[in-house]
Amino acid sequence: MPIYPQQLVILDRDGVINQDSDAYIKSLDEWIPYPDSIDAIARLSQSGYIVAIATNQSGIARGYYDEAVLTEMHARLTTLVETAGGSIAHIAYCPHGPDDNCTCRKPLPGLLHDIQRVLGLSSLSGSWMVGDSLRDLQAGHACGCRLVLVKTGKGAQTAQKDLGLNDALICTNLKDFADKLLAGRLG
Ligand SMILES: O=P(O)(O)OC[C@@H](O)[C@H]1O[C@@H](OP(=O)(O)O)[C@@H](O)[C@@H](O)[C@@H]1O
Ligand SMILES: [Mg+2]
Ligand SMILES: [Zn+2]
Repeated sequence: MPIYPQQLVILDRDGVINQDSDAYIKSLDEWIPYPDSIDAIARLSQSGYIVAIATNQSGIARGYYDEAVLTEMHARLTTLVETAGGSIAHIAYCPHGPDDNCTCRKPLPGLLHDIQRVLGLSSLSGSWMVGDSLRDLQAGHACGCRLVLVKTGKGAQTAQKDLGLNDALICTNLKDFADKLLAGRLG
């Protein structure tokens, strides 16, 4: 079954799906999903949307945790979503630090291109990118995504800035985004 770009919802992780911390999310115990985020992802999946995740994880390069711990977090996330009746199509992460000159650290679009490749899409134009930081929106903008800033995590601070991306929609949280999208209120 072909996937259309408009069906794809790309989510930032920390500050959108789960609580964020300026001290990084360094262990499975620190990975705490927001109360309604798992259900929001499941409802999007059940309604025919394809959900993927694009997350910077510089804590790995900084030595705060390793890829095994990250895999545990993502196994927990996937299990919770599947138990709620949904699915996550792909989790793309950047393990690099700011000085590693990689091509995948947001605001660069490398993680989104990875998702595009894995899902066999020719374009991400019209896909949704939901984040709490400007760099999430910048990565989405580079791919022609429709941009949504949620006010959880760093989102309230981000909303105070001049985003320079005047087409970004603002939602209270991931639940609010899912509610509005599924109600046909986001166009
Ligand atoms: O929001 P996503 O992309 O899912 O993940 C963000 C995290 O990897 C961490 O990203 C760091 O930014 P630096 O990588 O140090 O610039 C800081 O903002 C941390 O507070 C945050 O937990
Ligand atoms: Mg974030
Ligand atoms: Zn990278």
